[in-house]
Formats: sequence, C-alpha cells, structure tokens
Amino acid sequence: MAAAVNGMFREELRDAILRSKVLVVGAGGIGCEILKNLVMSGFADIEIIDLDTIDVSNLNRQFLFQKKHVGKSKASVACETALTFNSDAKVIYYHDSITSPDFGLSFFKKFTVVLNALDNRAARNHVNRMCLAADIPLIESGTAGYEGQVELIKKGLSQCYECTPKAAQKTYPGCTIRNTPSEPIHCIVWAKHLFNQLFGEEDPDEDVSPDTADPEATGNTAGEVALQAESNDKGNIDRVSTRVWAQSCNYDPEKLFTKLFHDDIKYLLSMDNLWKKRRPPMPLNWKELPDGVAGCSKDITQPGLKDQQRWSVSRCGTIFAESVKNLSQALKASQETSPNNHLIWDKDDQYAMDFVAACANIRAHIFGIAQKTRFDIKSMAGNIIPAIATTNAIIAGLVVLHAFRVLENNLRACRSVYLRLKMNHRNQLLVPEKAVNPPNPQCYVCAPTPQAILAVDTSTMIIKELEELVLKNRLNMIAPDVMIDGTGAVVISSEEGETEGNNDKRLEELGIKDGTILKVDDFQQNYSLTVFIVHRERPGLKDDSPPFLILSDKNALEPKVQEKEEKDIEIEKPSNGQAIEVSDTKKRKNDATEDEVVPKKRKVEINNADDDDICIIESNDVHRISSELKQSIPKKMKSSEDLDCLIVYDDKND
Ligand SMILES: Nc1ncnc2c1ncn2[C@@H]1O[C@H](COP(=O)(O)OP(=O)(O)OP(=O)(O)O)[C@@H](O)[C@H]1O
Ligand SMILES: [Zn+2]
Repeated sequence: MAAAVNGMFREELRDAILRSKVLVVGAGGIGCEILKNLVMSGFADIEIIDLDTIDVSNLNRQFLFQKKHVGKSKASVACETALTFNSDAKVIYYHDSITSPDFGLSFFKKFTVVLNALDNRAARNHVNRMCLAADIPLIESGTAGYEGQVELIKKGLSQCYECTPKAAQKTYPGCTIRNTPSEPIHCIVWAKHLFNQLFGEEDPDEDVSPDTADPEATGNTAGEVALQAESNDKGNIDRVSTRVWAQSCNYDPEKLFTKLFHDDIKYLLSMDNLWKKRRPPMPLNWKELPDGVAGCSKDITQPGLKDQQRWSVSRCGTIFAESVKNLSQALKASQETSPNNHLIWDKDDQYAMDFVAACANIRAHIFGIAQKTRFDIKSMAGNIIPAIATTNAIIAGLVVLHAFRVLENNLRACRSVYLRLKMNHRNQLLVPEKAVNPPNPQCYVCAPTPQAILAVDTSTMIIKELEELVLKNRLNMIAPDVMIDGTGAVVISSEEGETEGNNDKRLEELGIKDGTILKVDDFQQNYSLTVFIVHRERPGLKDDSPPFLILSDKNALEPKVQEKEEKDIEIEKPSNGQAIEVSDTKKRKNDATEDEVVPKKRKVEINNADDDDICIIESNDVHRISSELKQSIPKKMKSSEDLDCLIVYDDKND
C-alpha cells in the first residue's frame, strides 16, 4: 500500500505517515470512516477502541459493518474489514472503554496523534485530559445531522475540550411541564416523567402533579381549595406517591386516566391566575373520549404507516389502557425477583413508547396543543438527531487531513473547521476558524495550575455529594482523591474502603469551610485541581437554588496589592468567574461569565444517551442564582453583563 500512495503525498509526509502510530477512539459513524481513510492513505500502525457491539441500526452508515456482524464487537469488525483494504497495515483493536484504567498515561504516550470519534461528553473529557497529560495532539470531531466540526487540541497551543463553556442543553421550566405546557415537547417530557413515576425509577423531582409552588400561581389559594375539595379516594398525589396510589388501585386504567387527565386538570383550572392570559385546559372524561385529533378538523383517515398517523383521542385512550396493562404486568414480574426492580424507559420498547405517545397526545389535546405522530414523539423523546453518512464522511476526511498537518508538524494550520448546513456569505460550506484558538488561561483543566472555586453551603453538603455531584458529575473526574491543604487530611480516597466513613459527614464536620483549599487528584486522568471553598448559605432544603456553583477564574484568587495584608476569605471569592462548559454541544460560547450548576433535583434525562439529556430548570432559578452570586462577588464586579448569561439555550448536540 505504501507503494500505492507513493506519488500521492510528498515524500516527507508519506514517510511521516509510515512512521506514525495512531489511536482512533470510537468505531461508530465517524470512526469507521476515519479508519478506512487511514488504511487507504498508507497509515501502517493503527489502534482502535470501541466499547460497543454492532447494532442493526448502525448498518446504514457504518460501512465497515454488515448484517452478519450484528452483535459483534465494533472495534474488532472495523479492524477486520479495514485490513481487507490494506493488508499491509497493522491494526490492533480493543473492545473496551477508553476510560478504563487499562488505558493510562503510558498507553497514550505511545501515539503520534489521537483521533476522537466519540459520541459522549464523559469519554471526550477523559481523552482530552489524557492527551493533555501525555502531551499528544488530539483531533476532536463531532457531527449533528448535516453539521459537523473538527478541531485540534494540543497542550499549550490550542483550546482544550474543556476550555470554554458549551451551550446548555435544552431546558424547560418545571412549572411549564407540570402546569402550563404549550408545546408538544412539554407534554412528551411530562409523559416520560409519568412513566418513571408509575413504572420506572421514582424521582420526586420528576413530579407530574400540578405544581402549587408555581410563582405565577402564587397568592392563589384556589389550588389548595380545590385540593381539599377533590376526594382523596381518587388519589391525592400530593399526599401519596403516584406509584403507591396506582398500585393500590391495581393500575386500573380508568382510575389512572381520570386522576391524570380529569382531576388533576380540574385542579390546575382552579389555579386561575394561570389561565388569565392562556387558553385553559379541558379535563377529559374517560367515558367520552373524542374521536377528533388536535390539529385536525375531524377524525380523518390518515395516509401513511401506522407510526406516522396521528391518533384520535379515543385511540390514545385505548393505547393508554393497553400499555398500562402490559407495563404494570412487566413491573410486577420484574419485582418478583427483587422488590426494588423497576422498568427502564426505552424508546424501542413497544409498550413504553406507546404509553408515552398516548399520554403526551392526550395531554396535548387537553391543552390545545397539536398532537404528534408516534414516530415524531419517538424522535423527540429519544432526542434522536439523524446521523448522516455524508456528514460523517466529510468530517472523517477532515480529521485525517488534520492528522497529516500534525505529522508535518504544521500544527498552526490545524484551524478548527465547521461543516455548515447552508453556505455562509462567502459561499462556504466548510468554514475554517481564522487561526488556532489559544488555550483559555483560566481553564480548570489545561491551565498550568488548574484551579476552581466551589461556592457551597458547607453546613449542608455531605462528602458523598462533594464526590458524586461536584467532582464526578460536574468536574468530570473518574476516581478523585481529596486532601485538605495544610492539614493533609484525606477526606476522599479512590481506594475502596479507605474513607467510606466520611461519606455522610457534612463538609464543615471535616473542617471544610469558607477559605479551605482542597487538593484534588485524579490519578486515572493524571489530573490535579486546587479547589477553593467559598461558603454560601442556602436558605433551606426546599430552596430551589443550585446546591453549588463552580467558578474557574484563578485571578479572582489572587489578592490585590492593598489586600495582601488581610489574607482572608476575600481571596477565595470570585471576581470574574470564567464560565465552564455546561453541555456537550460542540459549539463553544465565549461570552458566559460564570457557571451555573443545575440542582440535581431539576435535572432530567429524557433519553439514554449521556450527551443528550434535557434539563429542567426553574426559570426563576437563574435570577436567584444571579442575586446570590451578586452577594458573594466583590462589588467592583457586579455588572449585569457578568451575571445575565448563566444559561445559554441551544438545541444542538454533537
Ligand atoms: N468510553 C468509550 N470508549 C470507547 N468507545 C466509546 C466510548 N464511548 C462511546 N464510544 C463509541 O463511540 C462511537 C460513537 O459513534 P456514533 O456516534 O456513530 O454512535 P453509534 O452508537 O454508533 O450510533 P448511534 O448513537 O447513532 O446509534 C460508538 O461506537 C460508541 O460505542
Ligand atoms: Zn482547557
């Protein structure tokens, strides 16, 4: 093959290709294309890793796989097929996760360049950190429908994957979901919550009942009055969990329907402040379900496949009853093994999907919102973004062109490139950045001494929450060790059994208070972070403000000359917090000034993919966070610009 590419590339590049050792992370849509490009360009020493097996749904675009490969390791089959294009190449495959401790620093250090072809934030963060630690150039890529992006990540030269905040995931206020839906997606999210309340993992924060704390309805006691008036034998969901009540009535579809789509709606109607400027919802009667479809003048016979038709309300009722029956039986069967078992919502499970489609459409009808087909609901509920083979191929081509530049040591030519859906004003579909974006000096990952400020109520947060919510979920660590600077006390150890006794202790009990400095290390990621604690009181457990905030402006930590004398807590207070990534969207925003951490109770995943979760944020949280931060930020920094862009809405995923 080397001979075949002779003459195609300059001699130096051809030799560099032959000498190089390349790691491809992910053998999915982009990964398969990259691997094919690599072997066809004469790369002779390649390793590829993927944790997954081939699914039939991969076959339309992952051309290294065929029907006979379904169920087999992606990495193994990709390797086997690629070798048929160039048997001179040496390709090693791993059917494993790149986050496994087996792939440590010395593994990464073997490579000339790493090419990411992943689909989730956790893995991308991890590879980012490993490549920074190993000082190996990483080419990061992603696609979403017709759009895509390729960028170089090189320590000290370019931004890293975590340098700038990414736009927040799509969010919906909790009260919109529970009280005042206005779009089909609000009804779909509500229906998914209902599934979990009835059959899945119960989460009190996914309550589907009317929300009496809705600020728009405050001062309105009608809801309470209505609540009293409604008979408890119908199941007052504010007093008994939806699951317990549903079980007590043996998942009787009529009773469930009446509770959810009649009684609760009447209750909502009694909160009349909500309906002063809105069309009020219309409670439905199980025995008189209309044959009409919201958005259609009458019940027309619609063309197309069953999945692509909009169901009449009475049809939704029938499907609701059928799916409730099947799902409750499935739940019962699974609980025979263990009473803690529950169902997991899966868009590809017929009854789970039927249930969500029927409930979403019934609720849509009640609120005068256009109904959707089961197919549309599946796309929205599963947050499916069509994967386009051509987009993947274009992006994979660019990844390999970037790799050539890396091999030629022409890193500055590796400017980020965006593939657009439509031409820009220069008639470009592929739009390069003007130059390689320099690293963010305040990045909490790639800065020379990474630092972050954690503003938290040290009297309520427990150590387990510090580990799970802050260090793992928020700061993307895998196995953190935490030591208090100064005393050397280890509060969290990645070694099993060493610090479990601390798990339920509050931070202040272990001496973590305002002004404390924590030294956090994740040996698996070769990552060290200094965390400055700022105590920030939370008014009460029922308070909706985020349980903690992370800021990353290390300049805020340096005392000004006149303040040096008084080296007190002021030095830990943020002055101009640099925003940190808030979603996995590949588009980076440079304008946010501080990071907002969504309280766990408001965060809702509505699909299975790590990177496609939809969060619910109470809209008034934003203002509360702002005003709280204003109090903790030195006066000179209090500008509205600094505080008004906490949450960026963007519906793109990579
Ligand atoms: N931690 C990880 N280690 C190794 N491979 C990973 C890891 N996380 C994700 N991947 C792989 O990255 C690939 C991403 O490819 P792609 O985006 O085409 O996803 P897919 O799962 O093949 O397709 P779809 O999500 O559309 O069904 C997948 O094959 C996935 O298994
Ligand atoms: Zn960075």
